[in-house]
Amino acid sequence: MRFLNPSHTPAYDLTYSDVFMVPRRSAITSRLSVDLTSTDGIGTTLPLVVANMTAVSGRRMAETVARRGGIAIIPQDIPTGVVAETITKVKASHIVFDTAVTVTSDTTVGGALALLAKRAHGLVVVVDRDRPIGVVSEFAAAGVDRFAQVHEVMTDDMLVVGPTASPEEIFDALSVRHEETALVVADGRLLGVMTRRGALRSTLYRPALDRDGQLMVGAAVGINGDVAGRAEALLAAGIDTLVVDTAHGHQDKMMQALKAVREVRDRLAEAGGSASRRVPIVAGNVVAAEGVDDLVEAGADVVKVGVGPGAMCTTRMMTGVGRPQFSAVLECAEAARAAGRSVWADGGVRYPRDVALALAAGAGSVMIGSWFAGTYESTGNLLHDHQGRMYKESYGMASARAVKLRTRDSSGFDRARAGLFEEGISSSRMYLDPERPSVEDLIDSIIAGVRSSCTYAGAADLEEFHRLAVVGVQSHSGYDEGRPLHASW
Ligand SMILES: NC(=O)C1=CN([C@@H]2O[C@H](COP(=O)(O)OP(=O)(O)OC[C@H]3O[C@@H](n4cnc5c(N)ncnc54)[C@H](OP(=O)(O)O)[C@@H]3O)[C@@H](O)[C@H]2O)C=CC1
Ligand SMILES: Nc1nc2c(ncn2[C@@H]2O[C@H](COP(=O)(O)O)[C@@H](O)[C@H]2O)c(=O)[nH]1
Repeated sequence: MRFLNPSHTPAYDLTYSDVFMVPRRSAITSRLSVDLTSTDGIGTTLPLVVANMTAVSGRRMAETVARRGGIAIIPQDIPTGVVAETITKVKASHIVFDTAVTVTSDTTVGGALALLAKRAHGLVVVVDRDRPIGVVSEFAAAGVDRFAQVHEVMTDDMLVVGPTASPEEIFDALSVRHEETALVVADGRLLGVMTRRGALRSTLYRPALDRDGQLMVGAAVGINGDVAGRAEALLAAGIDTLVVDTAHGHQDKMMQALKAVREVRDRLAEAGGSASRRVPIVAGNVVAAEGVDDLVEAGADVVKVGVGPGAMCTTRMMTGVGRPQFSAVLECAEAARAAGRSVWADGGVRYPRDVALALAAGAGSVMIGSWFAGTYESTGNLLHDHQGRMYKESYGMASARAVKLRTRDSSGFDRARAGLFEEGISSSRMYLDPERPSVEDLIDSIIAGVRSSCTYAGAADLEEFHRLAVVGVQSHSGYDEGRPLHASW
């Protein structure tokens, strides 16, 4: 990446909003021909990571995002046994078809409707053991008593396809029926569901797969407690990436934790067996080259970059500490590259352009939390405000609420005292965009933007994108000029 006017580049650090990219002559003829495989060595086919935040990243998020090529990180606050169960379920998920929401025929209509919002495909499948016997949609249940049972409202007139049906066949068959979702059935057993849009997506994305051909998923450890023990359990459970995560990653305790984790990873890899893969270790957060150098020295394969840009973050206001994210990513990516490693740009992403700019600055992948909190697939329950708008509750991992959960085994006094050191928001509403309520809708829009950015830069892949990108610095009004107007002025 180079700056458009190096002699005019300001002495101060830059946020994503401070910069823009200039189009260059390009030989790329289609946005579809751009390869978005991440350059971080993790093995994902898209450069997107779901942040290890409890209100964001769980099983549904993990399998949905991996099916499209990214990876989700299960947070450090989730008990190890629960993480292991989550990993087993993600690995058991179909790599192409979405997991169906299922109920039995005696479930109440209210119970079925409550489950509808868990996934984006708009159907609950009624099963007798594994055999689908009908479907219920919100439309079919409209006006029906919530205490009625689903067999009273379900229909068995649904499109059923076999597992070998092509996405195009499924799309066409659904279009003819004016329906959105097909059931995929093999030997009478429900394998999953595919929507019209899912059929399109399965031709645009490649799933992120481990060496056994199963969906990838990562998990995090903090730097306190039995770090090596948790790392060993997570590796044994089959995670594909291990994230060692703390607010201030450039500290001695992090170096000790990282060394301990690396020893466990290497010991298991050498011992063979199910945990024999040398799983990449990600560590952070830092914002300067010295931090990258020390984390790489202590064993990090990827360094996580970002102090204070996150939407749930109060660190900069509480402490004055942090660094504008574009400059942090640029400097850290250069240092990591010099050491043969990579960085994840963590936090502060609000638009597809921010993802593109992080990749242009040299990030291997971009980590997103709060933006994905407002989707069907995030962990929280779907709520409605007094105007009927859908939202999910989210909170920061350094908020008093998160600290209270994380220190659940400590004394009441210690918990209360730890809660005084909050650096995050304890409760926020992340509204679902009615036009894009699913994480897959958001990924579509991010990836459309990033593909297009690459072609404007003349880049066929992300390595080239970083090499070719030309970045300028803009004023507030420069940024403002680029914002669309949804109503006349
Ligand atoms: N990217 C960002 O800007 C930030 C991210 N976070 C996220 O919040 C989550 C919780 O992080 P964290 O607060 O580290 O977890 P913990 O509350 O578990 O703290 C971990 C340990 O680090 C110590 N600690 C906390 N902050 C600092 C600091 N600034 N300097 C030195 N030691 C410190 C704590 O000790 P003691 O409490 O005794 O000081 C504790 O022993 C993580 O997911 C993290 O990524 C948090 C803040 C900033
Ligand atoms: N200072 C804090 N940072 C936090 C907290 N919770 C999470 N985070 C960081 O934000 C990113 C995600 O950023 P987003 O803009 O996409 O939401 C996450 O990965 C953490 O590094 C917090 O409580 N305080």
